[in-house]
Amino acid sequence: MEGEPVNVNEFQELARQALPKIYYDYYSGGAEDEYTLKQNVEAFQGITIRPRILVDVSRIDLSTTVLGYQISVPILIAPSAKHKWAHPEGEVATARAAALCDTIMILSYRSTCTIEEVASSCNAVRFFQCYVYKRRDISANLLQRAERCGYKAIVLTVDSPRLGRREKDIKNKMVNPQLKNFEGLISTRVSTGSVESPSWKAQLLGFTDDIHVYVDDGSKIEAFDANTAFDASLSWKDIGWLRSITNLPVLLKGVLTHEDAIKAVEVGVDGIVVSNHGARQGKGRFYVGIVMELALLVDLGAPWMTDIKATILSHQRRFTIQAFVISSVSWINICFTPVVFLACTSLLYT
Ligand SMILES: Cc1cc2nc3c(=O)[nH]c(=O)nc-3n(C[C@H](O)[C@H](O)[C@H](O)COP(=O)(O)O)c2cc1C
Repeated sequence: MEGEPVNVNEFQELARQALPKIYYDYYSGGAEDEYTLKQNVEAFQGITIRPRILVDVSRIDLSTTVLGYQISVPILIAPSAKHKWAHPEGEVATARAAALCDTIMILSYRSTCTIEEVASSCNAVRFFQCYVYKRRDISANLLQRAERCGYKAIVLTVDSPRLGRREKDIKNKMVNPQLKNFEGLISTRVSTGSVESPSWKAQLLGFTDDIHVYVDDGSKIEAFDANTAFDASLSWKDIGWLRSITNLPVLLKGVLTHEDAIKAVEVGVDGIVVSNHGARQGKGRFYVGIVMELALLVDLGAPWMTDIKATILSHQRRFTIQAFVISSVSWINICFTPVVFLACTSLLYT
C-alpha cells in the first residue's frame, strides 16, 4: 500500500499485516463457510443513497440520543471480544476512543479488560453486553458489577444458544484464555495441549502471558460455550428474571424478525439491536431485510400488518431507528486513529 491509508479497506489490510493470523482470522471471520459474511458485505455495498439536491447542508447535526444519552453521531461501538489481541491496552483504549468521539461503547462480557478497569478509564457512556449462563449466579455477578460501575444499560445477546461454528478458528486451533471478568467465578481457559510461545508479531504488540496461543487438537471455544457457559434453554420468560436482578434498561441484541420485535415490545424491553452478529453465528439474514420488515411494521402500516401495528401501538411504543452499532474497535486500536471499520453494522431500535 502506497502512503497513508485512506479508507477502511486499507486499514483492514494493515490489520491483516500487523496481526498474527490466528487473531486476524478471529476478528474478521464468520461462521461456517462464510457465505453469510459475504452476503453481509454485498448487501451493504448494494445500499445506495437517493440524493436530493439544492438543500442547504452547510450546517449538519448528526447528534441524537440513545436511551436519553446524547451522542454526537448515531453510531455506537458494538460489543466485540478480546481487544487485547489487537492492542495491549485492549478495551480501555476503545473506551477512550468512544469518549473522544462522544459516543457509547458497549463492552463485551468477553472483554480482556475487566468491567471495573474500563469503567475507571474514562467517562464514556458505557453499556454492558452479556449472555445468560447456565450458572445464573455468574450472569447476576457480571450484571450487578456493571450496574455498580455505572454502566447505563444491559445488552443481552440472544442469538447465541450456542456459539457459531467458525471454521477458521477450528483450523487455527483457537482456544479460550482465562477472561479476567470471570476470575474467581469460573475458568474460561480451555486447552488440553501445551503452550506455545507467542509469535514475534504478538510479542511486538506487547501481548501478555495470558493470551498465548495454545497448541491443541481443535478450537475449544465452541465447546466451552456450549457445555459450560450459555444457557440454551433461555426463553422469553427469562427476561423477567433478568429484570429481577438489575434496574438497568435492557436491550435485546440479535433480533431478526418482526415477530420477535413484537415479542420484545410485549415483554417490555427498552430496545432491540437488529443484528446477525456479523455473520458469526450462522446463516442469519442480513439486516437490510429486517429493517425493511420493521419499517413496514411501524411506518407504512401495510394492511396485512394492521394487527401487528395495533399490538405495538397498544404498548404505547414506536420503534425508531436510533443508531448504528459498529464493531470497528479493533481496527481503531490497531491504527491509532478514530476511523471505523464499517463493513458490518447493527441497528439499534428503541
Ligand atoms: C471480533 C468480534 C467479536 C465479537 N464479539 C461479540 C461479543 O462478545 N458479543 C456480542 O454480542 N457480539 C459480538 N460480536 C458481534 C458484534 O457485536 C456485531 O453484532 C457484529 O460485528 C456486526 O454485525 P451485525 O451487523 O450483524 O450486528 C463480535 C464481532 C466481532 C467481529
